[in-house]
Formats: sequence, structure tokens, C-alpha cells
Amino acid sequence: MDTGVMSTKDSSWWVFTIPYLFGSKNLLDGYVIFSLFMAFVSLSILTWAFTVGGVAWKNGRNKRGRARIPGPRGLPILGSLFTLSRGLAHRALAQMAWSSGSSQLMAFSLGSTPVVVSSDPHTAREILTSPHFADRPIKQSAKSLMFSRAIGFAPNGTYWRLLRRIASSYLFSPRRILAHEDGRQLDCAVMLRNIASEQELKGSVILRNHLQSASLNNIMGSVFGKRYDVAAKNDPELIALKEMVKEGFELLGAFNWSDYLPWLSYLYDPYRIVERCEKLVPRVRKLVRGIIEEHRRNGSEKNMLDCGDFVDVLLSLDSEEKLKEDDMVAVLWEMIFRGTDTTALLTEWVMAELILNPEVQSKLRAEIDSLVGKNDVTDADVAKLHYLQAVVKETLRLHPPGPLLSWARLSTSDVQLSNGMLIPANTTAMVNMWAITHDSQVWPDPLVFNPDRFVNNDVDIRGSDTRLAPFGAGRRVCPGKNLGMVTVTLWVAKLVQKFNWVQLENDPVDLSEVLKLSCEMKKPLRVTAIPRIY
Ligand code: HEM
Repeated sequence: MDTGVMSTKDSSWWVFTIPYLFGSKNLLDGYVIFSLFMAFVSLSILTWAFTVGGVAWKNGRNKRGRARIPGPRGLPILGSLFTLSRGLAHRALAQMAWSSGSSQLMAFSLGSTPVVVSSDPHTAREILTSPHFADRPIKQSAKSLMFSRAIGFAPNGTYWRLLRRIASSYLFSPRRILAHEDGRQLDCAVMLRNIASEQELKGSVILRNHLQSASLNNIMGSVFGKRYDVAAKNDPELIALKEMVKEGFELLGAFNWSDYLPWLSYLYDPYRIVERCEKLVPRVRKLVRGIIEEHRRNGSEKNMLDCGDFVDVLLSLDSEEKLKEDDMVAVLWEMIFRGTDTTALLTEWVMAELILNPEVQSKLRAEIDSLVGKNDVTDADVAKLHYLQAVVKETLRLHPPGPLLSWARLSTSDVQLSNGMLIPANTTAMVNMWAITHDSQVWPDPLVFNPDRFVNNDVDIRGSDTRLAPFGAGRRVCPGKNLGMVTVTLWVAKLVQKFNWVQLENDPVDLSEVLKLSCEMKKPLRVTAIPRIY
């Protein structure tokens, strides 16, 4: 609108001044006027587009504080959409921030959306812990898949607080995590057995399949009280569930241009996001409602707050906390979603690093052997295995599963930072955790896998130290962080205790990344798992 008004007003003096200057009435003919007008419009669009930070930062939005927020200009209309729409956005953004000295905060545009990204621990903390950043921008796919009614995307308010309270009391509390140890042990035992048979049968193991099945079953167990026989390849319910989880991941992980250029949704939807979401939602509803019905029929909601599954818990809540059925479906579905890939892919990264660093693997095995011997490793043992904790922390540093902390934040009002920059209301804010954990000013030799850096240096990774906060921080911090850590550390300990892991000569470990919903190994880890003989 503004541009239109400006162009009419400004172009009028051209039209009358130029003929006057040149003294020729011919210049007023239609063609010349049109050319001048087009030149002016192009010039104004270019000037308008090439503001610092790009199209969404026009009118000095980035200059409202004492210090200006620097940033790339991007392309007219699109801004920096190409940087984020393909490849490894965390690496591209880190490079841009480092090379332009904008690590503290960098402004850029995704179409009409103004975005800031921090690659610095101090600014990251200010953003993540600010109450004015407790909302999230919601993608079309997340909305269509009901996630706006689940914890991750619910707007900051009474409903979101209720969900967090229910989840932290009944799913993620230390007592409940402990109560589900048997499930973790069981799923791991099945995984170890299946790994041994695949090794015997094929001479190598594709670890990802086993990890994904174990974590899906594990989260299904604690959320739905249901486990599948993962070796039975023909179970229709398991096949359908895996398909739905995969489809949901693809839809949520896909870069949807219409999220940033809403008018584009009428013209261009290469992933058919709307159509695919419409097909997926009824299938999810049917499956989850079926399981809820089963629980109702079995009357299991009575006294389950301590040892039941999460469906039992939700059914047993009283009127004040009771959720509507559709909200229950959204919350339960979200847990399956979040709990499955994160634990599996983090364990895969840990194992890849252990295979590439055999001396670390041996040191870890020696620690486990000296504390546990041939006994089964338990959660209680894991807490005492300090080198194991250091190995997992170092993996989270080098390969944070959410390098951009998975889901961005949204400012609900203007936020003044201590460095003098002001982030205006309605700005999407990201933290580039990958850039922080790969910054040599923050971590010496950042590219080297060296768990020893954590041995005598107890860095808290649960959000209080933003030099390494792979679970985020502040009120939107990951509520599943303890469950995730307990599961990953237990499984890594048992994998290392039971097998020697060696890379294949003809298929070396490849640490290339692919960024989907999370950042995973591009090439699934295929290795030799040699059973240990005591
Ligand atoms: C290795 C494991 C995991 C990693 C690295 C991880 C990472 C993250 C990150 C970075 C966030 C965003 C935090 C922020 O904005 O500050 C998040 C949010 C969340 N995570 Fe996790 N996560 C993991 C495991 C889990 C598990 C096992 C669950 C549940 C079963 C879970 C459930 C959630 C939920 C519900 C949110 C949204 C919280 C909110 O918006 O209030 N996560 N996670």
C-alpha cells in the first residue's frame, strides 16, 4: 500500500519536470510515461527490498533500539527464503552470522516474516528465557495436524500451562520415569536380540531400524500402554502406525513456502501439504480414539496415576483438568511424535562417534565393565557412569538434534535486549544452537569429538547454560529432556556393554547430515556389531 501511494506521489514530479527540463512535449507521450513509471517502480521496489534484514524489515523495524540489528538483504519479495528452504540451514545461517559479525543477533526475512537468529549464548539466553518469547509461530502443517492443541504449538496461556502441568506431573516426573524403567529395559533387550540376529544373518547391522523400532515401542508403551512385536513384519496396526508417523514427520519437516508467502498457497504447493494433512488427520484420530476407547472399556482409568500409561492418566483427570477428546488425541499424538525420532537419532549419532573414535569406545566400555561387570545396566548405574554422560553431552554438542532448536519462538511484544537491540513484537526468533556449539570462542577445538572436555567440567545441558542447551531453555524448554536422556544413556550403555562396534571397510561411517524435522545422519549407520564374550 505504502509503495503504491509513494509511487503515485513521487512519479508526478518526474512527469512534469522532465518535459520542462528538456523542453519537449513528446516526452509526455504514453510510451515514455510508462517507461519512466516502470523505472521508478522498479527502483522503489529495489530500494524497498534491499533494506538491511530484507523485505520484512522495512520502515526501520531493525533500528528501533539503541543498536541496529544487522542482517542480509536477501532477495526482493522472497528475502532469505532460499537459504532456509534447502540444505543445512543451521550451517548456512552460522556462516552468514560469523562472516558478517552478526553472531549476537542477525535480522533476515522469510518472505513477509521478519526473523532474528542468535548464534551467541548470552543473547540466546535472553530470548529463550524472556516471557515475551513464550509463543511459537505455527506452520500450516502443524495447525492442520492438530498440533495447535498440543503442548509444542499451543499459544502461551491457560490451556498450554494446563498441558505442561499434566505432562510434567504424570509423564515426565522422576517417579514416572523410574516407573517405566522396565519398559526401557524390555525394549532394549528386544533390540539387542534383533541386532545379534541381523549381525549373524547378514554380517552387518543397520542400526537405525532397530533404534527406531525400540523408541517407537518405548513411547507407545509409556503413552498408550501398548507394545508391538517389532520382528513381526506383517502386523497391520504396526505398519499403519509407522506409516502415519513417517508421513507426519515429512509434513511437519517439509519447508512450506506458503508459511511465509501466504498468497502462494493458491498457486504452489509442491508437497501437497494441505491435501496430505487432510488425509492423515482422520487416520490418526481413528487410531488414537480406538486406543482411548479400549482403555475406557477396560476401565483402567481408576487408579493409574502412578503406574498406568498416559492415556490412563488423561482419562482419570477430574473435571478441572479433563481434556476434550480431540485435545487428548492431539496431546497423545504429539508425544508419539516427539518421543520417537529424537531418542533414536541421538543414539545413532552417539554410536557413529563411538565407532569413529575407538579409543573413546574402549574407555567407555572399561567404565561400564568396572562399575557393572556382567550385570544388566540399570538407570541407577547410568547416573554413576560419568564418562558415559560426557560422551552423550559431547555428541549433543557436535550433533544437536535440533540445531535451530526445532521450533522457533514468537515475540508477543517489543523486547529490549541488554546489547541495545530491540526486537519488535511479532518477530520470529530462532537460536542457532549448532552455531554456538561450533564457535571456537565458546568451545575450544569445536570440531573435535572430545568427551573429556566434560569430565571435570559439569556443564548443565538442561537449559541453564546456553553454551550447550540442546533441549532449549526457559518456559518452553523441552519437557521430555530427562526421559530422553535417561533412555539414550541407558541404551548406549547396553549397546556398548554387549557388542564391540566396528566400521565396515567397504562402507565407512559418514557423518553427513540431513535436516528434516530434526538433524539426522544422511546415511543410516551400517556397521559390524561383534557380540562380546565374557
Ligand atoms: C534427545 C531428545 C530430545 C531433544 C534433543 C529435544 C529437543 C527439544 C527442543 C530443542 C525443544 C524446543 C525447546 C525450546 O523452544 O526452548 C523441544 C520441545 C519439546 N519437546 Fe523435546 N527433545 C527431546 C526429547 C523429547 C521427548 C522424549 C519428548 C516427549 C516424549 C519431547 C517433547 C517435547 C515437547 C512436548 C516440546 C514442546 C514444549 C513446549 O513448547 O512447551 N522431547 N524439544
